[in-house]
Order: sequence, then structure tokens, then C-alpha cells
Amino acid sequence: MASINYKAKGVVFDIQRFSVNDGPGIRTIVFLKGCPLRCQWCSNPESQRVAPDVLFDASECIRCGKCANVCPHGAIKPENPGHVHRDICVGCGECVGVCPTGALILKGEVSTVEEVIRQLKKDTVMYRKSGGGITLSGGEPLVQWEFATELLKACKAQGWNTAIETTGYGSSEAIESVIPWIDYVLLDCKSRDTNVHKKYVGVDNELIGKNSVHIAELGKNTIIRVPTIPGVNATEEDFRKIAEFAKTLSGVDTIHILPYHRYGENKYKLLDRDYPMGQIKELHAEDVEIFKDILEQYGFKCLIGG
Ligand SMILES: C[S@@+](CC[C@H](N)C(=O)[O-])C[C@H]1O[C@@H](n2cnc3c(N)ncnc32)[C@H](O)[C@@H]1O
Ligand code: SF4
Ligand code: SF4
Ligand code: SF4
Repeated sequence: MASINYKAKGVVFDIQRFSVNDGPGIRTIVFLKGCPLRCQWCSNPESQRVAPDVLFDASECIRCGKCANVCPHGAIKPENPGHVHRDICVGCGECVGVCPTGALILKGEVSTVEEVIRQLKKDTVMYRKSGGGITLSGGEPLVQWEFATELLKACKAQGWNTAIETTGYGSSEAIESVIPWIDYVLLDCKSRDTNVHKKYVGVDNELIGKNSVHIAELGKNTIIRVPTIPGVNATEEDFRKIAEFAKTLSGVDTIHILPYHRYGENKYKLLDRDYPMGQIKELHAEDVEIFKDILEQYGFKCLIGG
């Protein structure tokens, strides 16, 4: 049995129970902070920074000024209570602790492997009965790869099934440390056009392409997921290119289409950011079916959602 560092610490921003979309069976999702990518459609903008983030809901604020008084870093000014200067804020959470109305919410907490495992144990019976387990998500779980590795080893010691949602953007050291502890890899493929990738995701797709090959070789079950975004990759040509790429990945026989949704929109407001996607509308179901047909023509099993 591998040695496990139960005291290893990571920044976790959510633990979501009873998920049915992120791997087989009923699962608990552990969301890790930090992502080097900046997908314009990202539904978890609060995940992107590694440090904890404070969400501010102005509609709940009574302008009592307690947050500004307590902030040890001057990140909230008395004349503008509740509004966080994000480049100064270190995510210590002092302001959240004194806010009387819940207008400030802390996203991200330093936790040990031991503490996370304690939470996950609540659903052990359900993992077994449903064929589920735990899924690491984020953010990009390869950012905090040392913590992720210890957490996964601890999950395996419990006999749980493990999955990861990843972009594949990370060092080989991170990939080789994390992937061997994973049963299901849900690997995103956002665009095969490197210029489009750079424009809408913030980095080109060269490293991701190389790492995807590596991950598929190491992974036991790798499923490709395509967030399908109007104006970015929602064309038949894009889907053919994605299918051709997926054909080169060892053992991949399934692709999930994730149609664009706007669930994250309000969180941008709470982070004082503009929603990067503007008014772009969700896809028509018929268009999504066309993309599914294309993937099936290439011989892939295809699921919408997932
Ligand atoms: C929040 S991400 C976390 C994992 C990792 N950061 C990634 O992007 O693969 C989980 C999944 O949600 C997808 N996703 C994020 N925002 C989306 C949106 N607005 N519409 C559809 N899928 C989205 C991602 O592409 C990814 O497959
Ligand atoms: S989290 Fe800490 S640093 Fe950030 S605004 Fe609140 S008190 Fe200030
Ligand atoms: S402590 Fe809460 S209610 Fe008071 S000013 Fe700050 S955000 Fe508003
Ligand atoms: S890679 Fe995932 S977490 Fe990172 S910005 Fe894109 S959707 Fe968000």
C-alpha cells in the first residue's frame, strides 16, 4: 500500500454530493482551485485563482462597513463597502466572518486530505450501491497536483472509484503523478484550431494535444468531452477535426458533447467581472444532434451532456 500524506493541504472551493453527470454512478465532486486557462464561457470563474475568492452580492449588502473595518489588507475601502479590490485581496476571509447579511461568500478553503476524506465518507454506501465514486474537478485539478495525488491515493485506500475532469494542461510530472490513481479520465477537447484555442481559452492547444496523447496512454478509461460553444467550435468542421484527433488517442471510444450553458453568468457579477460571452445564445437541440451524428459516423459512442 502506498504511503499517504493525510496532512497534505490544498485549496478546495466546493464539495458537491449526488452528482450523476461527472463519471459513472452517483458521485461526489471535489472542486479544486486554480486554473491557468481562461475559457470565455467558463461556468466556474471563482475557480480560476488558486487563492480563495470572495463573492459579493450587492443586493444583500446593508452598507454597515464592517468588512472594510476588518480587512487587514485594505482590500475593501470604507467609502465602497463590500467591493473587493481583487488584486489586493488575499482571500483570508476576515470580511466574510463579520458580514451580518451573508452578502460576502468565501469560495475556497485550505483543507487537508484527512478533512476532505471525512466529508467524502458520508456517501460511501452510495458509491458502492450506484457504482459511483469521487470526481476531482475545478478549476484544473492538475494545478494542485501534489494535493490531488495524496487525495486520490487516500480515496483508493477506501476502495472508491475515482474520476477527474481535466483540460490536460499541466506538467508531465503532474500527469504522471495523478493519472495512475484515476479510473475514469474526462478529458476536455475545446478546439483543434490553435488560434481559436488561444483566442477563447487563453492558451494555444499544443501542450494540451501532446498531453492528451500521454493521458490516454496512462488512463484506464478516457472519455473526451467537448464543451460546444457557439462562435467557437460549434460547427460540423470543428467536430470532424475533434473526431479525427480523438481517433489518434489510445483506447478512446466515447465522446460527450456538453452544450453551452450560461449557468455561471451570475458568478461573474459577484466577482465584479463582465460575463465574457455577452448575449450569445444556447445551441438548438437539432444542431447538437448533427454533431452527435458526425461523431457516430467516426465510430464513437456519443452522449449529449455527461
Ligand atoms: C468547470 S470544468 C472543470 C474541469 C476543467 N477545468 C475543464 O475545463 O475541463 C467542467 C466541465 O464543464 C465544462 N464547461 C465549463 N463551462 C461550460 C459552459 N458554459 N457550457 C458548457 N460546458 C462548460 C468544461 O468544458 C468541462 O468539461
Ligand atoms: S478576504 Fe481578507 S483580504 Fe480579501 S477582502 Fe476579505 S478581509 Fe480583505
Ligand atoms: S459587512 Fe456585509 S453588509 Fe456590511 S458593508 Fe460589508 S458586505 Fe455589506
Ligand atoms: S479550463 Fe475549465 S476551469 Fe479553466 S477556465 Fe476553462 S472551463 Fe474554467
